[in-house]
Amino acid sequence: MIELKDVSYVRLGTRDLDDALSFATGYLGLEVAETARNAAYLRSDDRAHTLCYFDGDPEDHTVGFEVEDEENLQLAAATLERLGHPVHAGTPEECDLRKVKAFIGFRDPTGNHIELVVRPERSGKRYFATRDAGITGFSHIGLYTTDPSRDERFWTEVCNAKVSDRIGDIPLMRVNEIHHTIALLASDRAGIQHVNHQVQTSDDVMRSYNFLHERNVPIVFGPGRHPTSGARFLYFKGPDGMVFEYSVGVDAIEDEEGHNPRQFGFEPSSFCKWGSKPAADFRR
Ligand SMILES: CC(C)C(=O)/C=C\C(C(=O)O)=C(\O)C(=O)O
Ligand SMILES: [Fe+2]
Repeated sequence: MIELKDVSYVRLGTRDLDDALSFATGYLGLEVAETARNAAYLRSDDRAHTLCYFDGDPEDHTVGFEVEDEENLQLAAATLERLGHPVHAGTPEECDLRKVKAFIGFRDPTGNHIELVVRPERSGKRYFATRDAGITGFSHIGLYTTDPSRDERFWTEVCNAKVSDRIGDIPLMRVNEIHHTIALLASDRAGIQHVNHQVQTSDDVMRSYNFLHERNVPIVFGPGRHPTSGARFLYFKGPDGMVFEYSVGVDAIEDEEGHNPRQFGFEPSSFCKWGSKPAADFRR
């Protein structure tokens, strides 16, 4: 069994790196850690980076997860190969770019690019963004799936994720005590559907709502409150149609053994208990 510790970063291709960078700093509220070789590395917390925009196909998305050590990474590689997922071992240059000790890359059953990383670097420098969105850190992703049941089995049976709740067939899965780190959303394609950053207070969510709305950034869901994790949220669109989420107040699952996933109906009130509804282009 592969043991995921946490989500580490996302890598998003873009044809307009300057535009992506100005959105990430001026609207989303991230800090530039470094720019290198047609890529920009951005911080949202004490990690060296949690988002990388690179010059490339806007459909090319990767999500990285941290595993304990190199021994676990080798075991993960063997497990994945045995199950028919070809594994790429990160070269020293690729590891340097990601600021990790080692990593492997593979595709999940839908075809999503996944990386498992060992020892992602932290920074002694405090995360300090030019726009104060109140971000406390990168926290979870929504991932497309072409078969929710099959992919739920992959993430739970191969990667040891646990289902915290389901909305219809959408599993919200945790890899640590946080309510969810991966949400699967049915689609006919692979890719990341949304990237979540936690913010400090509900005031930050509402301040950002006004800030983004006044600047014509498309708000695609919220402000609202998820009945599942209890989080207050706002979803909006960034470069290349990527959806970003701010949320605050995500539950922690403290009783790991005693927690049973709740089944919510696939209906608007399961997504927002304040009555907000997702825009038609919330999912691509
Ligand atoms: C759009 C997603 C699937 C959603 O609304 C589900 C719930 C939550 C939550 O409970 O916090 C999310 O943030 C999420 O899955 O992204
Ligand atoms: Fe989310």
